[in-house]
Amino acid sequence: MPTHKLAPDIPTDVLAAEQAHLAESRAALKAMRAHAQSLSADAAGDWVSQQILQSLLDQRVAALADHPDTPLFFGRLDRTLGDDLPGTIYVGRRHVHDGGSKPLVIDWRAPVSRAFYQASPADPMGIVRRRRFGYHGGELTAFEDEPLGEGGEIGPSKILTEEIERPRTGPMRDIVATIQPDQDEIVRSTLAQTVCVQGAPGTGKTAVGLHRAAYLLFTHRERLARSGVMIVGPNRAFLSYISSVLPALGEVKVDQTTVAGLLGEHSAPEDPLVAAVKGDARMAAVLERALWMHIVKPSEGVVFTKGAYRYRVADYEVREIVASLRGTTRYNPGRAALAQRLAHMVLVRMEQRGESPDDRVQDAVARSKPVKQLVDAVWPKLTPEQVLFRLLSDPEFLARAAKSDLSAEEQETLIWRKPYRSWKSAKWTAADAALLDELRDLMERTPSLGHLVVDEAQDLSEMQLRALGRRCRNGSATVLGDLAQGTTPWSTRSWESVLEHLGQREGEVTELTLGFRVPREVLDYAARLLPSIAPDLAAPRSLRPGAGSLTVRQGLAVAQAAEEALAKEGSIGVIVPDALVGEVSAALGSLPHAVLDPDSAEEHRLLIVPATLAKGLEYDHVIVVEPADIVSAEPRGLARLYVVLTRAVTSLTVLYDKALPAQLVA
Ligand SMILES: Nc1ncnc2c1ncn2[C@@H]1O[C@H](COP(=O)(O)OP(=O)(O)OP(=O)(O)O)[C@@H](O)[C@H]1O
Repeated sequence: MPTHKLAPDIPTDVLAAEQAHLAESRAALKAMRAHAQSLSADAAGDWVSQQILQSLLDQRVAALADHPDTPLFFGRLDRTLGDDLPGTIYVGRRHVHDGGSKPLVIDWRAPVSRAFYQASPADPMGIVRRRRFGYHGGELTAFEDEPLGEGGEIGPSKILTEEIERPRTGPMRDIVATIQPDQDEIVRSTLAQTVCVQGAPGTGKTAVGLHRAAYLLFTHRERLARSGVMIVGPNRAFLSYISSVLPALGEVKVDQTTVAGLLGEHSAPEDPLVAAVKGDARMAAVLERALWMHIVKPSEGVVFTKGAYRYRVADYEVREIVASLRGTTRYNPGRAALAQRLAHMVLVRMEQRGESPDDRVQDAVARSKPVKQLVDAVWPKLTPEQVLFRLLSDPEFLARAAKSDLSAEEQETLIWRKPYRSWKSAKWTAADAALLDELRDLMERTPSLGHLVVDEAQDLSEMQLRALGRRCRNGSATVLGDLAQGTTPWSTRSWESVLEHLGQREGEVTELTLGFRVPREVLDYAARLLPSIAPDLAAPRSLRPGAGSLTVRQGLAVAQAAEEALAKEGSIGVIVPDALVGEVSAALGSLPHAVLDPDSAEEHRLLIVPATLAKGLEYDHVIVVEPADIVSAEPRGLARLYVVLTRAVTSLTVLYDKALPAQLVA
């Protein structure tokens, strides 16, 4: 571990005063925690309330934990505003106050902390001086001042640059100390606002999405505790990589999942051409028709017998009820309503005969055999799987449901080549999962969350977007992605279209343009692919100069490249065509390594990463093996290569045997 030196120009008495404030804040946090621990849930009346209160208290205690390796505050603002707050405030990961409620540290998400991220000499926001702190472990070791009240320019921050340049190890970490002004704008946009962020690799989209979730939870705690916030990422490896960011920010109650986790883990293989038709939003109308086509025109009435009396609802009356319900309700509530309406008619007949039946009688009639039989015949009980099974196995049914929405050729594409025996034995694909979800929603309303963060959204099909849109239809979304990194058969070419299918047309599209991950030389190299994969996007810019960060070598000397990387600091990802994982693992021989496994907690400095799992991840040193095979493995192989080439924080080594793609040989 390199020793951390104090910059020579730091006045030690000022530093000592700041260290004392840190010590005082730590002691105050400890006291807050001890107080929370001393509270008892016994006061709550009943057992259930006690359990709820205890769980809240436990959460509070956990949130007040001091992490000795993370600074309690990372910034200080000297203010001229004459409000209730002290003239000097410290900005950190959570509020800390002394016994008398004087704030010692203010949460980075509080409105007053905004100036830490946004104030500039041009707009000082009432701040005369911004101080950034440097840390080593949990110890405060340096600071840097930016005078804001004097106009003029302020130079680049050394502490900020060092933080950004720090080698990566382990999972993703939070960026609260160094959020940039354009990122902060996105993080702090209002809950009602759906935001869609286009950004080149490493511009901080994922980081911004996670911080926005934390910000919204802080600002709308009660509301979002009820409705919920969810993060949707591309795969489990990615989720495991980002999993500690929100807990580090004190937010432990956010679900983090994949589209498959949300819609169903169906993964039968499928021809991309079929998947592309299934992913098209036109399928929504086809599914809707397919479902409602199951309703049969009533040809008989119903007779309910009670004692010596028979009560009759005529066939034309049943037809009227069905017609009035169709189109005004979802399928399952419609079924229930039909039974109730029939029962109500029977009730009216009973009353006409001088009886006085109550609601319980209506319920009993609705559940009676003749009514149930009629409902089952006219408005049959269905599962989404039954409907989709019929649609994909019966060409005539599909043609009627598709009308002119799908061409004859598209319909032929959809029909299973080898039909399954029944809906129970059918093997569903990832594309089917979105269709089943659409049907489920046509049957029963999907509950909406308060906010949804969707990462790598460029990869989602229109039908998947509709499925996610349902889950934030009464809320809002943060949509993150890069049009150049689209690798699925249905990857989008426009964010407006994504927002439309998500049902968030009012969403605002914005762009992040400055890269924090990939060194300039590497980014320029990868950007040679851009004219072929996303010609409308401007070439990305990088904050990191990284001269000498790129090596392109003929021959697949993976072990040698890995040994070179092991001699340096930081994590190493050997990104390989999926088919070469075994071969490369053998080539690494006795070098300790592992193949990326999202379910394993084991940490390895040297990881083999299948190319299709690399999305969203990053490593200090990346070794890419045989780009030609990465490209030829899939229809959007060039975009996959772009993703793979942009995972490096410090160095990229490209090893090839087969000719490199022409675009790279500039
Ligand atoms: N303001 C910042 N300060 C420090 N580090 C940052 C900042 N913004 C982003 N980073 C770091 O840059 C790296 C890339 O960020 P992130 O993964 O969020 O980018 P991305 O745009 O989602 O990339 P990709 O498109 O490749 O998935 C991460 O290590 C992140 O912590």
